[in-house]
Amino acid sequence: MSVEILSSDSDVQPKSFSYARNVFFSLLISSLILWYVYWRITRRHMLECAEKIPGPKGWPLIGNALDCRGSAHEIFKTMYNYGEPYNIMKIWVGPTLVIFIGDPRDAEMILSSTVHIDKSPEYRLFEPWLGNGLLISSGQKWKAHRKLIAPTFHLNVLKGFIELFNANSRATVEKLRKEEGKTIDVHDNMSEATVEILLETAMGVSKKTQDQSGLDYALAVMKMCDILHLRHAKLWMRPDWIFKLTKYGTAQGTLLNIIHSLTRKVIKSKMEVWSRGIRGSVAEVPDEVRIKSSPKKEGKQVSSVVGGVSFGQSTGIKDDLDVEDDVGEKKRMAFLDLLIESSQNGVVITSEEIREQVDTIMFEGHDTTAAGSSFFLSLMAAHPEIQERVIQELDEIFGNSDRPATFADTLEMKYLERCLLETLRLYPPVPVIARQLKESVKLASGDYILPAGCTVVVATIKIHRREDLYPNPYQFDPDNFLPERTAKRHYYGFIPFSAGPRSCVGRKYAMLKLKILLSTILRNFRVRSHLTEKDFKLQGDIILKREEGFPVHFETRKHAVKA
Ligand code: HEM
Repeated sequence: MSVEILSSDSDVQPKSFSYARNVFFSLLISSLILWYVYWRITRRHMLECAEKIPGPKGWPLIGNALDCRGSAHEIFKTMYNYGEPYNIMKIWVGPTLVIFIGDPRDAEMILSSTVHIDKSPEYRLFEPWLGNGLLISSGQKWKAHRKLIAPTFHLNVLKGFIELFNANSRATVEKLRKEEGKTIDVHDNMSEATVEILLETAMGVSKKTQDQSGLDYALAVMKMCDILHLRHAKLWMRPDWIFKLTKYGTAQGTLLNIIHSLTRKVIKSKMEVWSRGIRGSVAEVPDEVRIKSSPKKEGKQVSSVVGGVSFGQSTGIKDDLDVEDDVGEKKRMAFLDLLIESSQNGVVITSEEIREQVDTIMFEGHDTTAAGSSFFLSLMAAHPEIQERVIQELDEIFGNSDRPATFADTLEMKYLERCLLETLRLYPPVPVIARQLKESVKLASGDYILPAGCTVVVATIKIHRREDLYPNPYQFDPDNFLPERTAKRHYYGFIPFSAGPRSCVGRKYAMLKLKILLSTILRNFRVRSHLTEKDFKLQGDIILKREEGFPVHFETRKHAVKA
């Protein structure tokens, strides 16, 4: 009996279930069609503008979302190859129109504007990590914090960091010496060094007060970038509620704990010394790196506004870092000192905002320079004849002396500087910059309109490889940065640090630190690798990297400088 009842129930249930399912799917499909029709009608202008712009064919609703398949290197290669024949290219990522521009005249229109200043919605994914820090904030908040933070990276503040740049560069040399002869991924060493330098300079705390190494933090950041890149590439991972259900959502929670615990410790430690009346960095400066001439005297020899290209800016462009010192050396404070002082003076910045800015500077300040220095060293290894010229220049500046590098020395490193700029041209650590357009823009390069509401991507890596700007654009040629060549180029033909009101605030810091770090390494070693540039497999997981890492080995040139 019971069997009969059960069997008659199971006959009825599937029928009603399949009816309900059919109704559900019919409703879903009709709603999607209605939504699609509504979307096309309300986006008519956007669709008309997009129609004129070349780009790979996509599917209805999902657009080109399926093209972002495979490894980070494969995704980078697909996008790079799509864009190769065009100066402008569009793709659809679901309902979002993304337009890549690769002409310096168009880049100027976007980057120099004070209107097209808002970051694209893709930056939203950084929020759990960086909050509303300088990199992603907009409007009044961004303006006020930019005004506060930019002067803390003025050259007169940076000159005060030179001894610590030297001390940390020597510590890196000592670590590399232990690895001599072995093939290592030098990106790990550069990440550790750049994190520790940031802690001791901009943050003003000793790296020794941290119970985790700079490398643990840097590795957590690298994994975080992988997750963010995955969410950018895979459309279905964008909604937070889906993402949180995946293993990546759980991993992000663990990584954020590691990352935020370092920043919280940094702020706590800085507040403690601040309350004891101590200002400036508490990091130890060993006697060997003390610079005899006073920074004041050096400041007098060289203007505080040192010509654009030496500090990563195209000749002819200026930003809020290129100001003469209007407040006097004494009053300029390093980054975290100034934020704490401002918070204690009242309303300018809250504790949460300090945390967001510290997270932003810790990320932007280390990962970019770790990539830049790793590419530089790999390129030196791939071009031994160029490396010899850099070494010759360093020998002319320093002779046999183990003395630390001074600010004036960094201005003498003309050839090393050209190699560094050429590295940032061919392998810009931030390969693209994205903005959301609130108003439509008619481009300078051709009869194209970027419609309001689209995401515009300034493809720095594409601009840097244009034949009309750089003859033999794929060849590593430091002479691309000879003064006579840079003077002839479009201002926006070299923008590794972006340009305009939202340019990189760490541009001068990065150039000065990299010159001291890289010159210290090449005063001690020759760098070698079995790989050539053709073997580089690029991937753009937020910051440009190589899929295979940065394998090199070091050969000692002379005995160690005392660390
Ligand atoms: C080789 C090294 C570096 C490169 C290539 C680089 C590149 C860039 C680029 C292209 C931007 C604009 C990003 C965008 O609009 O999406 C940017 C912004 C920024 N960078 Fe850098 N950067 C470097 C080093 C640094 C350093 C050392 C710091 C801090 C110590 C720093 C702090 C920042 C900040 C805070 C922003 C946001 C500025 C704003 O929106 O107002 N960067 N950087």
